[in-house]
Amino acid sequence: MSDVSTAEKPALKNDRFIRALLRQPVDTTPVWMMRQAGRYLPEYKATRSQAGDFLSLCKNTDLACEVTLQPLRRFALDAAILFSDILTVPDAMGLGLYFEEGEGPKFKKTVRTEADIVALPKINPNDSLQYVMDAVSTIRSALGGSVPLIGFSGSPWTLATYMVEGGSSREFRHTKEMLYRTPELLHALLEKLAVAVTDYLNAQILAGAQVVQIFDSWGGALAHREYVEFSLKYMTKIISGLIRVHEGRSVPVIVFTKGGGQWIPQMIDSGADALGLDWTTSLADARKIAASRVALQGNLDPNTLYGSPEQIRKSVAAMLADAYASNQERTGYVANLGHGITQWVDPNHAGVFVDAVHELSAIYFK
Ligand SMILES: Cc1c2[nH]c(c1CCC(=O)O)Cc1[nH]c(c(CCC(=O)O)c1C)Cc1[nH]c(c(CCC(=O)O)c1C)Cc1[nH]c(c(C)c1CCC(=O)O)C2
Repeated sequence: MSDVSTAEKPALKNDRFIRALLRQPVDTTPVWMMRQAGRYLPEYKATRSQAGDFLSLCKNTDLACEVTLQPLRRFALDAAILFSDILTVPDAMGLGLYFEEGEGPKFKKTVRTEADIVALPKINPNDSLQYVMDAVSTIRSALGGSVPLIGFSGSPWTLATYMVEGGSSREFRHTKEMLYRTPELLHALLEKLAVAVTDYLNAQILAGAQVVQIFDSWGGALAHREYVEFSLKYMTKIISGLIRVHEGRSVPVIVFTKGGGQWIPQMIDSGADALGLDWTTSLADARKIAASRVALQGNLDPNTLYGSPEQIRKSVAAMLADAYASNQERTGYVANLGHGITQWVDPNHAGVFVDAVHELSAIYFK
């Protein structure tokens, strides 16, 4: 295990992100961006070509650490996120992940039959995914306590869609076929994934991740009953098995179901500390529903960053007004985009977004 004793780890200098997730008092609104390390940064593209390709970059400890830190050098972000991918887990299960230029992720093998599911090995994260743990501990040391490090995983449902389809999908034809024709098979797959994700996230926490986020990127593709049965249930199970205190500090858990804004009451029952929301949900309405039971994270449309700096600032001001409209406690909120930043965003506009959050939220912290 790559657990390093607390004594070797410097105290956190900026903990407002963790404090907001735990609904403790903060001095200003914390902010980070999903996919903050990525192709919109020229320095990312340079490091990726040095590594060869995206997967080699994920597997190269020093270069994965380098790209994690790149956005933090440019912007006043309140958190770092491990540079990796959600599909490392099915890759470790032997499905053979590869990326075809411009086509997104693909697997050499798909998982569609009972035999396919039975054949999936139980993973040991400190074996086949040790490169991720090495990245976590290296990044954690490199951060030197400047900001917290977020670890992450895909949700069982989201991972299952990639494994069953063999890559990205719009229709989820094969996964939904399995769901409606042979639900017991899909449950068997989700069950295996829930165990793998629990072990994977716990290994990241032991290696130094201070917050974890579960990306349920395709939860919103499910019908409302099926969302609870095939996605939320397994995330709830994972959360109940996570290490919640490490190095003497709470390790908050964020659940991000893209397209899940209508399920806030159900998501609260998952035991997550915070819910990530996409831009289709009003933060003001979400706060009324969530009251003070859970923190919220989000939710600017990432495409807002195509607008002018003035337009970005206006959108941030409106988002903050929504976030704090019925929130007199002035905590329990983390600013973010509603999904990952795209490769076509001008990096300066990402900077405008980050600065606008800190600057324009000042009126709420007088
Ligand atoms: C669905 C999903 C994946 N990966 C991820 C999700 C869930 C989040 C979401 O909903 O967007 C999660 C992810 N992927 C990546 C991160 C890094 C951390 C961060 O900065 O947020 C995180 C948190 C890096 C990446 N993951 C990927 C890239 C781009 C690859 C490159 O550099 O060419 C990055 C920076 C590749 C990837 N990996 C995946 C896709 C669909 C793609 C995109 C393919 C494309 O756009 O061409 C699977």
